[in-house]
Amino acid sequence: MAYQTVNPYTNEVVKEYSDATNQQLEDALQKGHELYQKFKVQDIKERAELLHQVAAKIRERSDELARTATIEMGKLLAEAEGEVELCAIIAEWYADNGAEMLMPEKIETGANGIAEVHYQSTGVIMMVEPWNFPYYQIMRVFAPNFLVGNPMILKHASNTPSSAQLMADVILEAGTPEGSLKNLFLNYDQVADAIADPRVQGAALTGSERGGKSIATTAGEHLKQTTLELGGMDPFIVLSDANMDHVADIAWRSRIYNAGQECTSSKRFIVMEDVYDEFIQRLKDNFNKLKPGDPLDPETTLAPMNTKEAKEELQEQVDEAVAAGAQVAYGNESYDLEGQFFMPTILTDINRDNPAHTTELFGPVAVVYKVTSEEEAIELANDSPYGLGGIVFAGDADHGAEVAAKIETGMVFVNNIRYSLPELPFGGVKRSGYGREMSRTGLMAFVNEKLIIKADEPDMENIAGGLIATQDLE
Ligand SMILES: O=CCCCC(=O)O
Repeated sequence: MAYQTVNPYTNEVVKEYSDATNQQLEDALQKGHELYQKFKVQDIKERAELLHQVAAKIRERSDELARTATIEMGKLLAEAEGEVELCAIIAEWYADNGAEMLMPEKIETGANGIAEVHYQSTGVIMMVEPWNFPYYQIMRVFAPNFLVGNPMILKHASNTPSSAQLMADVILEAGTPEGSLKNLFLNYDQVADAIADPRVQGAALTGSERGGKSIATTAGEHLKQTTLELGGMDPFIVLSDANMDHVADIAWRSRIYNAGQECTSSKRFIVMEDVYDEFIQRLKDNFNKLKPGDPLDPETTLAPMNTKEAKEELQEQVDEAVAAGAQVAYGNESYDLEGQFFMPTILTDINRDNPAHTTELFGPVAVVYKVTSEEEAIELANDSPYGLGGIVFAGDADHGAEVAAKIETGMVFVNNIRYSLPELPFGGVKRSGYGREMSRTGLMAFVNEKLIIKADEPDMENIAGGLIATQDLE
């Protein structure tokens, strides 16, 4: 069975799930398509009200949701609770603001008549989501698309089936019509079949570059729209005049949150030479205070990684980096613990031909660079195949924002930790993918922006130019 819940703290197999059949997929496609026909003519306010109910149901069942995610993929319980609450906030934000954003918009035009853009649903959307934020990743796509009127089929990661099913159940119990979000334990061939199906109009993926390529290739073949949220090697730039207390407080959090398994983790710290030694020392001190343990225990501050395979892969990457000349400033030792813990590690002296310079390290490993000028910091930040997020710490926030403007990523935070809220667009450039989730942009990802121009009668005199037959017939 491909889909399993294995607790990465105890290594116990908690639950196994049967793979979805092709018939189940067909039923979901048909149900979704029929629901789309209903959504098309339904008042959007009804779905906004249902999204409020989804938020309420998530809060009602928040303890169960949080514990399930922690047991299944290892994140600290407090982090799981935060993720669950963010899901409720996202559902509420679209419920409160989305209907207004989807109202028809008038366009000023010289055309004869009144021109409007109407925002309409397009059909079933295939959603492929990862294990690292097993609920929030669903909600980022579900809330806007449900409001728009696009039913969804979910394929979640093979190691977070319990979380996926629980969120789908909660959404259904909140009163949404069956088929609004159908979770299925699909394989990749079935996902490709779904994308190819004429009832499906788009695919949203958060995940690996490999997954992104595969989804985009299939979608391209069938001319379906996609959004891709892929990896990141986010830079964290520390300028000489930065407040080092703030830097020290944010740096460890930006790397260790979710056991470092976040596309927007700060993975490359780019530090001016005059504050470099202090930066390294304070990062070491903070890493040294982290306590590995049961992620359900509130005293634990370092969570296990999500699987044995993930931990082994990260260890291989660190070994390769060291073999290519990286210095270990801290960590890279084993804990005498059964769970999939990886000791927080600091790597320095990374040359540009070191694999760690261009490969995402998806776990608690910080790569730290020393630079001698702001220009070098910006050049290094941009010397990456990825372009997702970033952080700049500067004495002057306006100057920090000028630096931020020069960084080739989709999001940069100045003098702050990076965070996600429904009103803020989320997404990247380069190999981090394309499209945006959340915000108004996320709401519009899979809508038909339909132009309707109404006139009482044709008025050939008032068309100044354009692609029309102007000749008169005898
Ligand atoms: O791993 C990527 C998920 C995005 C988490 C975030 O919003 O920062």
